[in-house]
Amino acid sequence: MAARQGRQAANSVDLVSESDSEDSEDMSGSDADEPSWISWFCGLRGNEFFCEVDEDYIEDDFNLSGLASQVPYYEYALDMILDNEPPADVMLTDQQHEMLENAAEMLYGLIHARYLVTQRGLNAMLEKFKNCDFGRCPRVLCDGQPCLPVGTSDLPGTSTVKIFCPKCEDIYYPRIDYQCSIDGAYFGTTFPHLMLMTYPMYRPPKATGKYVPLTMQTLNANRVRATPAGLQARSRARVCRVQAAKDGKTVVIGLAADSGCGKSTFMRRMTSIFGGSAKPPAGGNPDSNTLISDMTTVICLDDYHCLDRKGRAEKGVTALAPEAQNFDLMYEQVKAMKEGKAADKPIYNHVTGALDAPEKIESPNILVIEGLHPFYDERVRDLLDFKVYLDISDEIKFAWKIQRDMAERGHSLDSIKKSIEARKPDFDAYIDPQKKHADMIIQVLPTQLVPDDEGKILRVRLIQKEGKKLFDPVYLFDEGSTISWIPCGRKLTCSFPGIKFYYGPDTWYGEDVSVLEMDGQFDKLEELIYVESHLSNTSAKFYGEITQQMLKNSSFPGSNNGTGLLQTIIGLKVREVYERITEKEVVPVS
Ligand SMILES: Nc1ncnc2c1ncn2[C@@H]1O[C@H](COP(=O)(O)OP(=O)(O)OP(=O)(O)O)[C@@H](O)[C@H]1O
Ligand SMILES: O=C(CO)[C@H](O)[C@H](O)COP(=O)(O)O
Repeated sequence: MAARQGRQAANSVDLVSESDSEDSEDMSGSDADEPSWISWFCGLRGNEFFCEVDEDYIEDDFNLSGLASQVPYYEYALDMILDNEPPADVMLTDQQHEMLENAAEMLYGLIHARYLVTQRGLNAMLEKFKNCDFGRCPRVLCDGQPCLPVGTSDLPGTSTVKIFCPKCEDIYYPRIDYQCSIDGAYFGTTFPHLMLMTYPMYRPPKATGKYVPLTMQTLNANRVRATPAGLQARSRARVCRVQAAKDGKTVVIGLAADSGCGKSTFMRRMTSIFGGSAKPPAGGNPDSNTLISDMTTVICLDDYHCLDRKGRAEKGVTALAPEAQNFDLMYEQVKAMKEGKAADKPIYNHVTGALDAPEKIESPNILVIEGLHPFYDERVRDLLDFKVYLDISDEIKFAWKIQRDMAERGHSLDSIKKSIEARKPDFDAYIDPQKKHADMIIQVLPTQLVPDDEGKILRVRLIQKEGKKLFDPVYLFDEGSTISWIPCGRKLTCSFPGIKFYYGPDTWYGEDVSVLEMDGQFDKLEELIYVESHLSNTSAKFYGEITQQMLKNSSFPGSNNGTGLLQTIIGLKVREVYERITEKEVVPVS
């Protein structure tokens, strides 16, 4: 306000002294250093929501049609906004000047509302949005989503400006008092919606989380009775939300896939969502297959081979055959860890092909069992809270195996082919059928965009079971619809043969599923934010979390195609499953 009075005083002096040529000259000297009226006005405290309207827009009469009848002293107000000298014979009192100033503010506001919905106006407001100049959503579950100003009426003098949150799609009073008295008509009722339609990449996924009062939550779940003991338990539950250490339920995740199908890569993406690095048990067997991080312990089910390499050769069975696994021990130990107990788990040594002395595994917050048979034995399957299957087509499996086993393990092409062929009957009999039990399946197929014998371009599908309590399936644009989407090449750069998304309902072994598919690959990882902005129910905790995770793990295989994207989404689903079961909140890591 001080600045405004300062300028008002300067203008008054200017007008009153217009007959005094000396003073006039002095003032014109100081005018040169003064900001324009528009800059001055937009720089006032409380006027942070306004952008600077281009003078040439205001100078075009067409843009101002109809405003003359709405604003008093219209011509003078317009001159004031454009810093035009008033006619020489005009003398205004302070009171008149004040009225003129108010008229100029009103006129500017009404022009501003029109300017905002032009391309230049939208660009100017986008910059302010990116700067969070309009404040953030006060709703906790919106995670500080930047807001946009909106009016609830286009008629001046009806209501003050509000802020619109694109995530929860609700409106709020601005946080700063000065901003609460600005007329909402100066921003209009359609501006934020037009802006988000024009720049869809800034449209965050809709808020899906709903705050549930803890008492109702526990009563509804019928877990805690309304007794003094129950109340104590509830207050303990509240404390749990901020504790990281293991003190409650262990959530068990199963990941099934054939060897060389990207389990390790998937694990690294998933554990990175929970933070910390995953390492083998400290001071233990250097050939351990276990990986432990702050929140997760990943055990490899190869450790439950009851026949070692020699034993399998003697019996003439592959490592995929059920008789080569100790399912009783697998069940007992997974059950024990789920119940919070430690287990002395055997180690299958891939270097020697023999079973080594067991290692002690403490019960973690999240236990992941990965390998060939996590859903094969019904008892083990029933212990799993979330089941993921990596379904890699033969062509792609072959391409990946050749790449790894030839380059990293020194195998010949012929031996790789023989090994794949030898495993195929048992894979088809025992491993592949498990995929019907999975909650989410990542299918990796050759592209349909162009012929590609080398399996370089992937068509990756995320098949998600519908109607599960512990997670909500991710969707593109509109849940339940069938959508084929080729993203705008300016917003998602990709070389030939481009990129195509699909989303729609389907069935999987008789159960309802929805499928999200990405065929092709993109060139610039950071542009994935554009795709992210079109996905909903991703379980991300803030807008951009998927892109951030992908950038963080950009060196992992599949970072430029659907495998990386969809694996990252499953990682977020694992976090959601964990939070829903334990009622603890996992703080996102960057
Ligand atoms: N998304 C991907 N895109 C391209 N190549 C991949 C992808 N995922 C994995 N690969 C290739 O497959 C190889 C095996 O991946 P990874 O080690 O993650 O599989 P795995 O299932 O853990 O294997 P194993 O069980 O044999 O240890 C990698 O070295 C890489 O060459
Ligand atoms: O399928 C496998 C792992 O998923 C392995 O082939 C199995 O564990 C046997 O290991 P190795 O070949 O080192 O004896």
